Amino acid sequence: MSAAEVRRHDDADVLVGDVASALLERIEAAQARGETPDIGLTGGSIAEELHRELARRAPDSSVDWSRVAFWWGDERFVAADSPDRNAGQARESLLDHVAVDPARVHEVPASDQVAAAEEAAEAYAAALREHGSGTFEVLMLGIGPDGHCASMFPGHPALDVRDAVAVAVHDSPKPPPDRVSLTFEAMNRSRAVWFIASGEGKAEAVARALAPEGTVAETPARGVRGAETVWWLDEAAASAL
Ligand SMILES: O=C1O[C@H](COP(=O)(O)O)[C@@H](O)[C@H](O)[C@H]1O
Repeated sequence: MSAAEVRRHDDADVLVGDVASALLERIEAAQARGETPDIGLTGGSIAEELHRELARRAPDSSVDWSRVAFWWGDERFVAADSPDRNAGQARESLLDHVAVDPARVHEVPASDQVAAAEEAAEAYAAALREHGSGTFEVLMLGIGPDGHCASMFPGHPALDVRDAVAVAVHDSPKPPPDRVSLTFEAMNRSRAVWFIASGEGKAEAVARALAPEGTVAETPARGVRGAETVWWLDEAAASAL
């Protein structure tokens, strides 16, 4: 595992463009090796911009979208048609615009499909065990102003869950309160973890995540490391480094 790398960009547009290029290249390279890469998507504001950029560039790329497996680092436990679903956002902005194989789009079950977030977490973990390659080629994550990533919130019991792939999260400080998150163990099984952050509101959390001292309990993003870890930042998000 190497030290985290920081890539700074002038603004959000340049940031999104660079992440989109890098992701497309990474998927193309994996497919050229004969793999069907597991890609972990994130929710949040900058992710939506990224998804739109990927959809815009898709026709000019040589990615075979039917040979990409899509997963999520976390999901809000709400109804399938809720605008709060990370999967719904990704479908609208990307997945509905490229020729994915529906069998390779692995959504976390919604609150009108299973009885409880625990059941959704178990089903999602089972799907990852059965259909995943064991390693995310790229797992993309946002970071909240409080330092949360996926649905791992500061001081929350989910941070301590071991020997599990996914965990139910209740009483999330950010609405909606019920969620499902990959555990640190599952997230850390990644060739590349890419944190993507834009805006001054993220600056302090980014600085805490990258500081030499600090705890995962205070800043959960500190707990995620891939074989390669990259922080993709715009200048505003990098301003407290
Ligand atoms: O609730 C969530 O928040 C984080 C960060 O979102 P942002 O809008 O502050 O960038 C996101 O990464 C996560 O997937 C989502 O469920």
